[in-house]
Amino acid sequence: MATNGGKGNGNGNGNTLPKIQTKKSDEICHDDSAPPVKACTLDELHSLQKKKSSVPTTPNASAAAAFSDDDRQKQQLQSISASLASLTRETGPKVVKGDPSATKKAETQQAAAAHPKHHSHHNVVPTNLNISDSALKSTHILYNLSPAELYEQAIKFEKGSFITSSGALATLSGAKTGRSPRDKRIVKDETTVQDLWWGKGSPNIEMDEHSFLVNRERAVDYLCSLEKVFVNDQFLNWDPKNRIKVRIVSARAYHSLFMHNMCIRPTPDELDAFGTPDFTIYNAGQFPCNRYTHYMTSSTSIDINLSRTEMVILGTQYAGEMKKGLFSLMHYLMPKRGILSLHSGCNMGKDGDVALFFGLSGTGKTTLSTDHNRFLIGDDEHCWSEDGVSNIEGGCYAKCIDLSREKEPDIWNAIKFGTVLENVVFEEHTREVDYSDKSVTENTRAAYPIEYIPNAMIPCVGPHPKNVILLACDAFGVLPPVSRLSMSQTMYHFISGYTALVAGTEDGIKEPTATFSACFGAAFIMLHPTKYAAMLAEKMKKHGATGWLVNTGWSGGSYGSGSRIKLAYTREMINSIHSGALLRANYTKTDVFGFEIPAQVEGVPSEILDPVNTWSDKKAYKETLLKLGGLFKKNFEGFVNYKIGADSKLTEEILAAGPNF
Ligand SMILES: Nc1ncnc2c1ncn2[C@@H]1O[C@H](COP(=O)(O)OP(=O)(O)OP(=O)(O)O)[C@@H](O)[C@H]1O
Ligand SMILES: O=C([O-])CC(=O)C(=O)O
Ligand SMILES: [Ca+2]
Ligand SMILES: [Mn+2]
Repeated sequence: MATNGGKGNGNGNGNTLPKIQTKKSDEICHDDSAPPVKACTLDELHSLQKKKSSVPTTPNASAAAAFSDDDRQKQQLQSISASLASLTRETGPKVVKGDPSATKKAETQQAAAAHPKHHSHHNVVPTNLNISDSALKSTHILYNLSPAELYEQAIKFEKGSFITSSGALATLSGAKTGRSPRDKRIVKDETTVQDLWWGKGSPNIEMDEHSFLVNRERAVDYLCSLEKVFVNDQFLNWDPKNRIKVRIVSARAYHSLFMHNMCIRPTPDELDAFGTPDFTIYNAGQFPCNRYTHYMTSSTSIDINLSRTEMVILGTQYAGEMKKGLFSLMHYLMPKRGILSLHSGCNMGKDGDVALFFGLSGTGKTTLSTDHNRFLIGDDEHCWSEDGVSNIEGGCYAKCIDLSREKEPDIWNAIKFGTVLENVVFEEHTREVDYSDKSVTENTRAAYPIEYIPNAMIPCVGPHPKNVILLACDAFGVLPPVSRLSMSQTMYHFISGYTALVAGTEDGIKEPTATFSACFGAAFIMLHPTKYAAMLAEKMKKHGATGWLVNTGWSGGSYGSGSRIKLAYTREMINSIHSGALLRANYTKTDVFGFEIPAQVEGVPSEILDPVNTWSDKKAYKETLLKLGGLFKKNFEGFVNYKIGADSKLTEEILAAGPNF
């Protein structure tokens, strides 16, 4: 037992702690296995931790380039300052690169060491005209940050940001958890009054140039009033000939990471050569619009000005507005070049057979284009040009409600570090996400880069489609699970753009509502639907594509009595389309809609192929079928006076391809 020295805690009862024995000074044990750190202070130690990056926050000039790093930086900051310029004060804000907390220290160090000549900010674009207080203030620019940097920004500064157990960034989109189509405005000017589809049925609600500028100024002033803003310079469209350069200015790390994932990410060299963007988004979503401004009917406004190539977002933080705003832009720009823009998923088999998946929200574009046996070209937005198909985006935006690892393994596994998880609920401690929880919204979403899907096709392009699959989630339960369509039927159903939704209220309304959305994306189209339909018909004919209608909705009765068709069965039907097996099946024609339905599909019980077999109440089936047929007819009345394509023959054929009774 150790003895106590002069001082100690000994109480003499034998329970004292043993005295610590130290070795004699010459025997002191050093842990010499590693050399000492090359730093004398903590600051120095921390500065060693981060290696100077060549991308993307401090873009590097390539060796051959004529500009020095400094010139290039300055040019880039000038371009960003110009983007953020007030149109009335005609001067951009002072912009400083980097995080406000980090730059102060960095600048002092730089001034003291690397650039002793520079007594002011090294990377500030100054404005000479300090005529207003706002011109005295500088705005920090967080330029093309990496996912890791954006995670840190989100977690430090944005309430509701958390890392989930799989490494995704969980965020809240605020009061809006979906798009606000009634708050979308398009500037009507000399060009767009001619070019665009206006009036009844059109998604394009007009606003004048002046009101746009009022909102733009509001957004820009809001953004410049912040200590820092995020700027993303990225691309749309994997077709190199038709690539569009976009700049997204936003106030939240969530928005920057979302767009990092959803747009095409430039390489360091591409970023160096970026220059001036073709289109700019000002996302001031936390800040409302001013309801005294003409055309404003709520505190939310999403405004597109095609002539100025700008979009302004006020009063909604739902990130999908940016994604779909850019899609609207493509629906304008691409058809002008003879390229068809499509609200569709797209994948390709090992033999190069490409399939398009059209469908309204929730019908299965993302789910069914993400197929372990095929290459994913994209899940939502594509172009069909003379060269084939190309994805517009660099990422996917999957619905997460009731997501299961077993049924959708690829999407499940894509929800990892870098992925933005919107509005999901997770267990407080373990951060395990409960995908069945609708407490925040039913529209929970994951946004991830397309390469998170193992068999993504990079670059995301492919040859001309062989199959065009129209998806409908028919909650009435009367459309066959799969039917082969004639060309005119394909056009009829493309223009109709049908799905049925079930309004989910707390009391549980059982009645499905038919939704018709022209071209399976009326909210995003800019021209009259018949323009896109004519292009689709022309391309399908030219390249010999076959049209199909797949009902991913109800079977055995309407919503409430029947049940949703098993995803596994839908996948089998889609497999038979891809393989060509379904082309060789025996078909019978249905009443009312005149669909051709196969007698057999491998892996699917034959009795479900004709919906009448699955309904016990045959009378109810027939009534529901006629009811839906009537809704189709009524919807199509809006299109009967339009000519589709050059010859009226196609128009007549399409009209005749609808339900007949
Ligand atoms: N038979 C089925 N076929 C397809 N999807 C099904 C089926 N049964 C259930 N589902 C579910 O329906 C949902 C389809 O949503 P998905 O994300 O694929 O829609 P989307 O067409 O991509 O819509 P959006 O354009 O809004 O992204 C998924 O949650 C999927 O799990
Ligand atoms: O844009 C969104 O919010 C989701 C989507 O893909 C769609 O609605 O088609
Ligand atoms: Ca989708
Ligand atoms: Mn979509």
